[in-house]
Amino acid sequence: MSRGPGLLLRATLRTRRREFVRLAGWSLVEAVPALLSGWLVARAVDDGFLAGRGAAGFGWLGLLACAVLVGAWGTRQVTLQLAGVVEPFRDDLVSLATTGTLHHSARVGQGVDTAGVARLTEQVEIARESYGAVVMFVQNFTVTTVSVCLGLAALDPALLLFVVPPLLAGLVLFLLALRAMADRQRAVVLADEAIAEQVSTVAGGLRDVAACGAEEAVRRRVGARVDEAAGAARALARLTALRTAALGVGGWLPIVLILAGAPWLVRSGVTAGAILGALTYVAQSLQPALRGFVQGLGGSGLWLLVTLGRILETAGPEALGASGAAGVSRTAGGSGRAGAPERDGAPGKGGAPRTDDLPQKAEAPRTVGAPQKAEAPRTNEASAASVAAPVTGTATVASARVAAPLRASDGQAAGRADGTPPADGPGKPAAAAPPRAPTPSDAPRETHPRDGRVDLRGVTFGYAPSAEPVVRGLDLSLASGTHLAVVGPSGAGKSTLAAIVAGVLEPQTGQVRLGGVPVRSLDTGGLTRSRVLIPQEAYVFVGSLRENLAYLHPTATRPALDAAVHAIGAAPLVERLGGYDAPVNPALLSAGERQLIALVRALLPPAPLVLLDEATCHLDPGAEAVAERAFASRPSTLIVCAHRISSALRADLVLVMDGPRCTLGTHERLRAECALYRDLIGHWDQVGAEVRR
Ligand SMILES: Nc1ncnc2c1ncn2[C@@H]1O[C@H](COP(=O)(O)OP(=O)(O)OP(=O)(O)O)[C@@H](O)[C@H]1O
Repeated sequence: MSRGPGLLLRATLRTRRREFVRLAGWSLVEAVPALLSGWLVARAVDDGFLAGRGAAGFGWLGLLACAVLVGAWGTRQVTLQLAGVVEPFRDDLVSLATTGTLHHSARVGQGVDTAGVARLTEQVEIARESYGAVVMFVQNFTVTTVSVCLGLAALDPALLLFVVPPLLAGLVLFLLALRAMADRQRAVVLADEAIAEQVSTVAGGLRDVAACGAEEAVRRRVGARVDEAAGAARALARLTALRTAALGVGGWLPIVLILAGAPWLVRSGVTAGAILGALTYVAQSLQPALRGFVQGLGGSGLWLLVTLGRILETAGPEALGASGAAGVSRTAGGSGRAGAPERDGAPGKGGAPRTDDLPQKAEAPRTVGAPQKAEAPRTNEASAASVAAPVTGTATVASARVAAPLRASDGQAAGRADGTPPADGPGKPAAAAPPRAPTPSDAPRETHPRDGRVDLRGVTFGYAPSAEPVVRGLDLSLASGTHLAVVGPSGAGKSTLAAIVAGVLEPQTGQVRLGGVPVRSLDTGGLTRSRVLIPQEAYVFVGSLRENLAYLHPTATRPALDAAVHAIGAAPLVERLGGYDAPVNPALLSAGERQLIALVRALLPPAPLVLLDEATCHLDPGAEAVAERAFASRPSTLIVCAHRISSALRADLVLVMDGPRCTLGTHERLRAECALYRDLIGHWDQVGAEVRR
């Protein structure tokens, strides 16, 4: 637990001293029954009922009733005074949260994260309620304990021996457990936040989940978060046993001790009324106050600490340093959140990825701020290497290694070959944005594939355990920069394979590596920076054309946009729509136009792997060739689920899928040796001829 919440609370106590003194004053009134109850009961017993003077006994009890009425009035006043303490605290927190967010937005030069502010203000409300409860419980326990001790001393100081030691022991036990409980509570809060993030991401992308058949993968991912939350809650629950033990020692043990020690007390001259009074003090005042203290501090107190910690973390150091409105924040600024992780553009939740970092669509890699690694230099030897695997018409496993085709004439590739960044354009690494600090949930994950190399080892995938696998035992190695066409009859598994390689679907057995990194080990940010998957269905949203085109690369410059638009062949469309600032209505666009927009969008970020899953099917062959060449001219690995022979002809390698059987080779080799491939070519030729007619 950071020091921030403690400092903030201490600063609050200092700045609101007058309100606290007033509250303490009314607490004394509220504590009148606690102070007098045992003593009045002792008088009623000793001087009244046991002395044979029933009326006097009732008289003492009447006084006790009056004391209770006075206490009730005190409680009313305490509640009113509490608002004077809690509401300014809430205002300070709101100022702190909004100021921090505004300063952060101003510093990173992005719009204000209103969702982040809303999340913070929700946490402020939790902190406010918890704070009020903690103040109530603590002041009530303090005043009650002092009152009970005074009352016991008034009855007989010996009685203190039976009450104070177990009370202190219970308190020590509880305070020792409190720190561990705070850590567990924090884990519960973080786990809840992670579930909320995941669920909101999934809810926003349900269409894509269904389209990609990723239900099982999503179920597993969300299920893992739920399991984490359940584990954290169980760990917290185990510790609450200590809380109960503390209550038993501090609240019940004194009663047992007084009863057990009654003979000794009587021998020492303590009256029966005093013993009964002591029991009244403990049972009626001390025990409820201790229960409130233990349960309040162990519940609301933990929420307060954890929520304050989260507010301070997410509001950022700017909030502590700059919130002029927050009187407390200036004092608490010394806590310095300098080491707290900063998140891109908005205050997020520590340890959990921001929802808006996650891909909203299957094709959507967010590349903001993604530091891209320069590709390894390519050599002529590499380019001279050829397909190593023999074509095996019946083999269920295809395995081949191809070298990266050399694109020496390509300015971008040449730029990368010597390690320098290429010129501005589609292949340019993302403009340097502040790197995201590692978060706990990121820690064990690798986020930087070295390049666009793709390795599949023994990959088997079926949509259900009992279903026939769509892909079975597939081995495939593609050197970075390879252009692969995947062909096969409808339903052969091309889209499924693309989703597996993209890390959307998890194979039942085997592993997929991208740039040397298991694709499933990549966190969402790493995954979206590493590959672009464009499905057949192109998403275009209502907004400006620029917003649509730069959706995956919002910092793209105008020259980069122009270059991508020209490379894809979308310039006439941009002109027809009225330029980058023109509004776009998806309903008024043809399927081909929507695909052009999606293709430009995918070309802008410099992902090392691009998967086009029939993403050009609505373009005519000429436009498709232009678009595919735009991707092929980048150093990225390109995998195209082809639906035309021309696509396969342009590729370095072709993978023929025939159910779970796959065959890999060059176009020439497959035409010579693979009957299915020849059938496909024949089918494509026939379709092409019909279209031409
Ligand atoms: N979400 C899903 N749930 C269950 N089965 C699915 C799902 N998606 C695809 N399949 C099945 O998996 C097999 C492979 O489908 P896939 O879409 O990968 O083939 P494809 O080669 O891309 O087909 P097409 O060329 O028609 O797009 C098919 O039998 C299909 O019915």
